[in-house]
Amino acid sequence: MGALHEGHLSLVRKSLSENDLTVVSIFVNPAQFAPHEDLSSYPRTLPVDLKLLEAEQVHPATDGPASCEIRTPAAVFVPSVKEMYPSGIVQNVTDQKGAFIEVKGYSHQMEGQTRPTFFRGVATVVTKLFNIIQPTNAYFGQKDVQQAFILKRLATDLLLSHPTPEHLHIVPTARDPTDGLALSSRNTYLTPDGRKVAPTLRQALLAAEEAWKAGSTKEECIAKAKAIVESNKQKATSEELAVELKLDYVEMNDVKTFDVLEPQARRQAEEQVVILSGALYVDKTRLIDNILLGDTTNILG
Ligand SMILES: Nc1ncnc2c1ncn2[C@@H]1O[C@H](COP(=O)(O)OP(=O)(O)OP(=O)(O)O)[C@@H](O)[C@H]1O
Ligand SMILES: CC(C)(CO)[C@@H](O)C(=O)[O-]
Ligand code: BAL
Repeated sequence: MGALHEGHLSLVRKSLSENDLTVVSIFVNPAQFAPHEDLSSYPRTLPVDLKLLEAEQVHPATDGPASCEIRTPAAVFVPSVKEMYPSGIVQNVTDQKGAFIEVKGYSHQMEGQTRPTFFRGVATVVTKLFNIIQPTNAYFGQKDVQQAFILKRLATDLLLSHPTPEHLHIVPTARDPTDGLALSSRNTYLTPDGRKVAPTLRQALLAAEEAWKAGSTKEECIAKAKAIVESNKQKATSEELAVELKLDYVEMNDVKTFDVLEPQARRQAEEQVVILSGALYVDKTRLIDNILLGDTTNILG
């Protein structure tokens, strides 16, 4: 959606290193924003984005003469709303007419609780992007982990060939090296005080991960995470930071079904993969993050 940062650029670099031609799409998709969400204020920085993409150069690791080749993005696809929605688009789902894509059973948990129509908008626009570009490979960030798994399921169920589900790749979350905050275009909404406490969600998830690895129940892991949020809230008050922290959710879900783990569930084996994820409001900015617990070797693709 643009307002590019190192997270986006890590996807671009991975694509450049693995493909002859890389197309980057930049489109702020109205259909995935609820009427009360931040469509109008979402950062749009196209001239800077284009400069950042122009500067991306990857030398693919090959043995032959092609090793001299330098790859840069071949094209940036910046469609208008009219091009992507030729029959028009209204944000209120009940007023929409026409073709939309839903990935049923996977769009109401985690992010879907607070954003019930979000994944319908994402699945619809990504299907259109896949139809237009017909990519062999596609790259999405783990920061939006539910989205990435839903898109894999979409590719499976709609028998997509470009990309096939195996060619839809999930790239690790790029973070601020100083405090681990997941990079996000929405970080630009944060005030200086808000930025100081924004890593709260990361810290909370790390505490839950540690407890899970130590054999705690899900209930205990979630309690650990919530305690970090509470303590940071109090710290913010005592340090007189003018910032309000509000946890939207923190949850642990099965990676295959997205079912919420039972309160007494415990780590069974390294092969058991669990999505530990959450969302935190820092003032009005809603930040998300996640950790995949267990062995993800066969999961990310
Ligand atoms: N920190 C990150 N690390 C890796 N990939 C990322 C990161 N942030 C975003 N992406 C990925 O980049 C792609 C484009 O995402 P998008 O334009 O919505 O950016 P964003 O920074 O996540 O924005 P927002 O703050 O609105 O969620 C998605 O596949 C997303 O998962
Ligand atoms: C997948 C996506 C491009 C659909 O607009 C968006 O949700 C994003 O950038 O994560
Ligand atoms: N990367 C997710 C896009 C959104 O929050 O709308």
